Amino acid sequence: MTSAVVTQKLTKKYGRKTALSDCSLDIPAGHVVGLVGPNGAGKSTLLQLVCGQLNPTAGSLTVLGAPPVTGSPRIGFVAQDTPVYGSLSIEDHLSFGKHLNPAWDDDLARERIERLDLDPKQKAGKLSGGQRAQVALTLAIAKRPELLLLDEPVAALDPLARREFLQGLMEYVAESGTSVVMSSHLVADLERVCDYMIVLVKSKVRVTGEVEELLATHHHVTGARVDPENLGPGRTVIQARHTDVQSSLVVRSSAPIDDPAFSVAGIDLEDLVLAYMSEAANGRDRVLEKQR
Ligand SMILES: Nc1ncnc2c1ncn2[C@@H]1O[C@H](COP(=O)(O)OP(=O)(O)OP(=O)(O)O)[C@@H](O)[C@H]1O
Repeated sequence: MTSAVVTQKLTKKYGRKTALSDCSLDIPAGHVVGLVGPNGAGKSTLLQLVCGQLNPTAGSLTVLGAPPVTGSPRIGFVAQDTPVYGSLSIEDHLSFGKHLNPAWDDDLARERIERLDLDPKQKAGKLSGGQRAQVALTLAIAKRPELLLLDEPVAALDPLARREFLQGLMEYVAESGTSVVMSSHLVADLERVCDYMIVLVKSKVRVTGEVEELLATHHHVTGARVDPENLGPGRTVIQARHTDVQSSLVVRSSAPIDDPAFSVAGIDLEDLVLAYMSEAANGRDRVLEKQR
Protein backbone atom coordinates (compact mmCIF):
# COMPACT_ATOMS: atom_id res chain seq x y z
CA MET A 1 0.00 0.00 0.00
CA THR A 2 1.52 3.36 -0.98
CA SER A 3 1.32 6.30 1.39
CA ALA A 4 0.17 9.79 0.54
CA VAL A 5 1.63 11.30 3.70
CA VAL A 6 3.92 9.86 6.37
CA THR A 7 4.79 11.86 9.47
CA GLN A 8 7.06 10.86 12.31
CA LYS A 9 6.86 12.67 15.63
CA LEU A 10 5.95 15.78 13.68
CA THR A 11 5.90 18.82 15.95
CA LYS A 12 5.18 22.47 15.25
CA LYS A 13 5.57 25.27 17.76
CA TYR A 14 4.74 28.92 17.23
CA GLY A 15 7.05 30.51 19.79
CA ARG A 16 6.14 28.75 23.03
CA LYS A 17 2.75 27.59 21.72
CA THR A 18 2.70 23.94 20.60
CA ALA A 19 0.25 23.59 17.71
CA LEU A 20 1.13 20.01 16.78
CA SER A 21 2.88 17.52 19.04
CA ASP A 22 4.62 14.20 18.20
CA CYS A 23 2.22 13.51 15.37
CA SER A 24 2.93 10.13 13.72
CA LEU A 25 0.66 9.22 10.82
CA ASP A 26 0.72 7.02 7.76
CA ILE A 27 -2.06 8.19 5.46
CA PRO A 28 -2.63 5.69 2.64
CA ALA A 29 -2.96 6.99 -0.92
CA GLY A 30 -6.27 6.77 -2.76
CA HIS A 31 -8.45 7.69 0.22
CA VAL A 32 -10.68 10.60 1.09
CA VAL A 33 -9.46 11.46 4.56
CA GLY A 34 -11.46 13.47 7.08
CA LEU A 35 -9.45 15.57 9.53
CA VAL A 36 -11.50 16.59 12.54
CA GLY A 37 -10.93 18.13 15.93
CA PRO A 38 -11.98 21.08 18.07
CA ASN A 39 -10.95 24.67 17.33
CA GLY A 40 -7.22 25.11 17.78
CA ALA A 41 -6.50 21.36 17.66
CA GLY A 42 -3.80 21.78 15.00
CA LYS A 43 -5.65 20.79 11.78
CA SER A 44 -4.63 23.83 9.70
CA THR A 45 -1.09 23.54 11.02
CA LEU A 46 -0.89 19.90 9.89
CA LEU A 47 -2.25 20.73 6.41
CA GLN A 48 0.19 23.66 6.04
CA LEU A 49 3.11 21.41 7.03
CA VAL A 50 1.99 18.82 4.45
CA CYS A 51 1.84 21.40 1.64
CA GLY A 52 5.22 22.86 2.60
CA GLN A 53 3.93 26.27 3.70
CA LEU A 54 5.29 25.67 7.21
CA ASN A 55 8.48 23.98 8.37
CA PRO A 56 8.37 21.54 11.29
CA THR A 57 9.94 22.44 14.62
CA ALA A 58 10.82 18.76 15.13
CA GLY A 59 10.09 15.41 13.54
CA SER A 60 9.84 14.62 9.86
CA LEU A 61 7.37 14.10 7.03
CA THR A 62 7.25 12.84 3.48
CA VAL A 63 4.48 13.74 1.06
CA LEU A 64 3.97 11.54 -2.02
CA GLY A 65 7.30 9.91 -1.17
CA ALA A 66 9.39 13.09 -0.95
CA PRO A 67 9.89 16.08 1.38
CA PRO A 68 7.07 18.60 0.90
CA VAL A 69 7.68 21.44 -1.57
CA THR A 70 5.74 24.73 -1.46
CA GLY A 71 3.71 25.28 -4.61
CA SER A 72 4.28 21.74 -5.90
CA PRO A 73 2.09 20.99 -8.93
CA ARG A 74 1.54 17.53 -7.41
CA ILE A 75 -0.37 19.07 -4.48
CA GLY A 76 -3.57 21.13 -4.59
CA PHE A 77 -4.18 23.16 -1.43
CA VAL A 78 -7.25 25.20 -0.59
CA ALA A 79 -6.51 27.18 2.57
CA GLN A 80 -9.18 27.98 5.15
CA ASP A 81 -9.58 31.60 4.01
CA THR A 82 -9.80 30.51 0.30
CA PRO A 83 -7.24 33.04 -0.88
CA VAL A 84 -7.87 34.64 -4.27
CA TYR A 85 -6.55 37.90 -5.70
CA GLY A 86 -9.41 40.34 -5.22
CA SER A 87 -8.52 42.71 -8.07
CA LEU A 88 -8.06 39.92 -10.62
CA SER A 89 -10.88 38.28 -12.56
CA ILE A 90 -11.71 34.57 -12.50
CA GLU A 91 -10.30 34.46 -16.06
CA ASP A 92 -6.97 35.90 -14.79
CA HIS A 93 -6.84 33.21 -12.11
CA LEU A 94 -7.37 30.50 -14.75
CA SER A 95 -4.59 31.99 -16.93
CA PHE A 96 -2.20 32.01 -13.95
CA GLY A 97 -3.10 28.42 -13.17
CA LYS A 98 -2.44 27.38 -16.75
CA HIS A 99 0.87 29.22 -16.83
CA LEU A 100 2.13 27.76 -13.55
CA ASN A 101 0.99 24.14 -13.76
CA PRO A 102 2.22 21.69 -16.38
CA ALA A 103 -0.74 19.33 -15.98
CA TRP A 104 -3.36 22.14 -15.96
CA ASP A 105 -6.76 20.93 -17.24
CA ASP A 106 -8.24 24.07 -18.80
CA ASP A 107 -11.40 22.30 -20.04
CA LEU A 108 -12.16 21.03 -16.54
CA ALA A 109 -11.62 24.49 -15.02
CA ARG A 110 -13.81 26.31 -17.56
CA GLU A 111 -16.54 23.69 -17.52
CA ARG A 112 -16.67 23.96 -13.71
CA ILE A 113 -16.84 27.76 -13.72
CA GLU A 114 -19.68 27.59 -16.26
CA ARG A 115 -21.54 24.94 -14.26
CA LEU A 116 -21.26 27.16 -11.17
CA ASP A 117 -22.88 29.92 -13.22
CA LEU A 118 -19.95 32.27 -12.59
CA ASP A 119 -18.92 34.98 -15.04
CA PRO A 120 -15.20 34.54 -15.87
CA LYS A 121 -14.89 38.35 -16.16
CA GLN A 122 -16.05 38.82 -12.55
CA LYS A 123 -13.38 40.19 -10.19
CA ALA A 124 -12.60 37.62 -7.48
CA GLY A 125 -12.95 40.31 -4.81
CA LYS A 126 -16.63 40.73 -5.71
CA LEU A 127 -17.50 37.05 -5.22
CA SER A 128 -19.40 35.77 -2.18
CA GLY A 129 -17.52 33.62 0.34
CA GLY A 130 -19.09 30.46 -1.08
CA GLN A 131 -18.32 31.43 -4.68
CA ARG A 132 -14.70 32.17 -3.69
CA ALA A 133 -14.47 28.72 -2.11
CA GLN A 134 -15.76 27.15 -5.34
CA VAL A 135 -13.25 29.09 -7.46
CA ALA A 136 -10.40 28.12 -5.11
CA LEU A 137 -11.42 24.45 -5.38
CA THR A 138 -11.61 24.73 -9.17
CA LEU A 139 -8.06 26.15 -9.30
CA ALA A 140 -6.84 23.35 -7.02
CA ILE A 141 -8.39 20.44 -8.95
CA ALA A 142 -7.57 21.82 -12.42
CA LYS A 143 -3.91 21.33 -11.45
CA ARG A 144 -4.74 17.61 -11.59
CA PRO A 145 -2.90 17.10 -8.30
CA GLU A 146 -2.06 13.70 -6.85
CA LEU A 147 -2.96 15.00 -3.41
CA LEU A 148 -5.70 17.53 -2.64
CA LEU A 149 -5.63 19.29 0.74
CA LEU A 150 -8.80 21.13 1.72
CA ASP A 151 -8.97 23.19 4.91
CA GLU A 152 -12.64 23.55 5.88
CA PRO A 153 -13.72 23.84 2.24
CA VAL A 154 -17.46 23.87 2.89
CA ALA A 155 -17.56 26.24 5.88
CA ALA A 156 -18.80 29.18 3.77
CA LEU A 157 -21.28 27.23 1.66
CA ASP A 158 -25.05 27.06 2.06
CA PRO A 159 -26.46 23.53 2.58
CA LEU A 160 -27.35 22.98 -1.08
CA ALA A 161 -24.00 24.33 -2.32
CA ARG A 162 -22.28 22.15 0.30
CA ARG A 163 -24.01 19.06 -1.01
CA GLU A 164 -23.17 19.97 -4.62
CA PHE A 165 -19.56 20.74 -3.67
CA LEU A 166 -19.13 17.35 -1.96
CA GLN A 167 -20.91 15.56 -4.81
CA GLY A 168 -18.59 17.26 -7.33
CA LEU A 169 -15.58 16.37 -5.22
CA MET A 170 -16.61 12.71 -5.04
CA GLU A 171 -17.14 12.53 -8.81
CA TYR A 172 -13.73 14.11 -9.37
CA VAL A 173 -12.04 11.70 -6.92
CA ALA A 174 -13.75 8.65 -8.46
CA GLU A 175 -12.60 9.69 -11.93
CA SER A 176 -9.06 10.85 -11.02
CA GLY A 177 -8.07 8.63 -8.08
CA THR A 178 -6.68 11.71 -6.29
CA SER A 179 -5.97 11.37 -2.57
CA VAL A 180 -7.80 13.96 -0.49
CA VAL A 181 -7.29 15.21 3.06
CA MET A 182 -10.13 17.48 4.13
CA SER A 183 -10.64 19.21 7.46
CA SER A 184 -14.13 20.09 8.63
CA HIS A 185 -16.24 20.54 11.73
CA LEU A 186 -19.21 19.03 9.89
CA VAL A 187 -18.77 15.37 10.73
CA ALA A 188 -22.07 14.39 9.09
CA ASP A 189 -20.69 15.72 5.78
CA LEU A 190 -17.42 13.89 6.28
CA GLU A 191 -19.33 10.69 7.05
CA ARG A 192 -20.88 10.87 3.57
CA VAL A 193 -17.61 11.27 1.68
CA CYS A 194 -14.65 10.05 3.78
CA ASP A 195 -13.37 6.51 4.07
CA TYR A 196 -10.51 7.36 6.44
CA MET A 197 -10.49 9.54 9.54
CA ILE A 198 -8.00 11.41 11.69
CA VAL A 199 -9.12 12.94 14.98
CA LEU A 200 -6.80 15.61 16.40
CA VAL A 201 -7.35 16.99 19.89
CA LYS A 202 -5.11 19.50 21.65
CA SER A 203 -2.28 19.09 19.14
CA LYS A 204 -2.23 15.26 19.41
CA VAL A 205 -3.59 12.51 17.17
CA ARG A 206 -6.29 10.72 19.19
CA VAL A 207 -7.39 8.14 16.65
CA THR A 208 -6.84 7.37 13.01
CA GLY A 209 -7.98 4.62 10.64
CA GLU A 210 -10.39 3.43 7.99
CA VAL A 211 -13.93 4.52 8.79
CA GLU A 212 -15.28 0.99 8.29
CA GLU A 213 -12.76 -0.46 10.73
CA LEU A 214 -13.33 2.31 13.29
CA LEU A 215 -17.10 1.76 13.20
CA ALA A 216 -16.64 -2.01 13.55
CA THR A 217 -14.45 -1.71 16.64
CA HIS A 218 -16.29 0.99 18.62
CA HIS A 219 -19.48 0.33 20.55
CA HIS A 220 -22.04 2.08 22.72
CA VAL A 221 -22.19 0.07 25.95
CA THR A 222 -24.75 0.62 28.71
CA GLY A 223 -25.36 -1.26 31.92
CA ALA A 224 -25.22 -1.15 35.70
CA ARG A 225 -22.65 1.36 36.95
CA VAL A 226 -19.16 0.04 36.33
CA ASP A 227 -15.66 1.33 36.94
CA PRO A 228 -14.25 1.94 33.42
CA GLU A 229 -10.90 0.60 34.63
CA ASN A 230 -12.52 -2.82 35.25
CA LEU A 231 -14.12 -3.46 31.89
CA GLY A 232 -11.81 -6.31 31.01
CA PRO A 233 -8.80 -6.88 28.75
CA GLY A 234 -8.80 -5.61 25.16
CA ARG A 235 -11.49 -3.04 25.91
CA THR A 236 -10.62 0.65 26.05
CA VAL A 237 -13.15 3.11 27.38
CA ILE A 238 -13.09 6.20 25.19
CA GLN A 239 -15.91 8.06 26.89
CA ALA A 240 -17.78 7.37 30.12
CA ARG A 241 -20.93 8.91 31.54
CA HIS A 242 -22.39 7.72 34.81
CA THR A 243 -25.51 8.16 36.89
CA ASP A 244 -25.66 6.72 40.42
CA VAL A 245 -26.80 3.38 39.03
CA GLN A 246 -25.95 3.28 35.35
CA SER A 247 -22.94 3.71 33.08
CA SER A 248 -23.06 4.71 29.45
CA LEU A 249 -19.76 4.12 27.67
CA VAL A 250 -18.12 4.33 24.28
CA VAL A 251 -15.74 1.39 24.16
CA ARG A 252 -13.08 0.36 21.67
CA SER A 253 -12.77 -3.40 21.33
CA SER A 254 -11.79 -5.56 18.35
CA ALA A 255 -13.58 -8.57 19.85
CA PRO A 256 -17.37 -8.51 20.23
CA ILE A 257 -18.63 -7.48 23.68
CA ASP A 258 -21.02 -10.31 24.60
CA ASP A 259 -21.15 -9.79 28.36
CA PRO A 260 -24.84 -10.21 29.37
CA ALA A 261 -24.41 -7.44 31.98
CA PHE A 262 -24.24 -4.89 29.16
CA SER A 263 -26.43 -3.75 26.36
CA VAL A 264 -24.24 -3.14 23.30
CA ALA A 265 -25.08 -1.10 20.20
CA GLY A 266 -23.24 0.23 17.15
CA ILE A 267 -22.05 3.80 16.88
CA ASP A 268 -22.15 6.36 14.10
CA LEU A 269 -19.12 8.36 13.05
CA GLU A 270 -20.32 11.58 14.66
CA ASP A 271 -20.70 9.95 18.09
CA LEU A 272 -17.35 8.21 17.69
CA VAL A 273 -15.59 11.47 16.85
CA LEU A 274 -17.34 13.36 19.65
CA ALA A 275 -16.32 10.65 22.13
CA TYR A 276 -12.66 11.17 21.24
CA MET A 277 -13.07 14.94 21.28
CA SER A 278 -14.54 14.85 24.79
CA GLU A 279 -11.98 12.35 26.08
CA ALA A 280 -9.80 15.07 27.59
CA ALA A 281 -12.77 16.58 29.41
CA ASN A 282 -13.76 13.15 30.73
CA GLY A 283 -10.27 12.59 32.08
CA ARG A 284 -10.61 15.86 33.97
CA ASP A 285 -14.02 14.82 35.31
CA ARG A 286 -12.63 11.54 36.59
CA VAL A 287 -9.87 13.37 38.46
CA LEU A 288 -12.48 15.69 39.97
CA GLU A 289 -14.61 12.70 40.96
CA LYS A 290 -11.66 11.10 42.74
CA GLN A 291 -10.83 14.36 44.53
CA ARG A 292 -14.35 14.73 45.93
N1 LIG B 1 0.67 31.90 13.27
C1 LIG B 1 0.42 31.48 14.51
N2 LIG B 1 1.05 32.04 15.56
C2 LIG B 1 0.83 31.62 16.82
N3 LIG B 1 -0.03 30.61 17.14
C3 LIG B 1 -0.68 30.02 16.14
C4 LIG B 1 -0.50 30.43 14.77
N4 LIG B 1 -1.29 29.64 14.00
C5 LIG B 1 -1.94 28.81 14.84
N5 LIG B 1 -1.58 29.04 16.11
C6 LIG B 1 -2.04 28.30 17.30
O1 LIG B 1 -1.79 26.92 17.09
C7 LIG B 1 -2.87 26.13 17.54
C8 LIG B 1 -3.39 25.28 16.39
O2 LIG B 1 -3.98 26.13 15.42
P1 LIG B 1 -4.63 25.59 14.07
O3 LIG B 1 -5.03 26.78 13.28
O4 LIG B 1 -3.71 24.61 13.45
O5 LIG B 1 -5.91 24.82 14.64
P2 LIG B 1 -7.20 24.27 13.88
O6 LIG B 1 -7.43 22.88 14.40
O7 LIG B 1 -7.05 24.43 12.42
O8 LIG B 1 -8.33 25.23 14.43
P3 LIG B 1 -9.75 25.71 13.78
O9 LIG B 1 -10.66 24.52 13.76
O10 LIG B 1 -10.21 26.76 14.74
O11 LIG B 1 -9.45 26.26 12.41
C9 LIG B 1 -3.91 27.10 18.10
O12 LIG B 1 -3.76 27.15 19.49
C10 LIG B 1 -3.54 28.43 17.48
O13 LIG B 1 -3.87 29.49 18.33
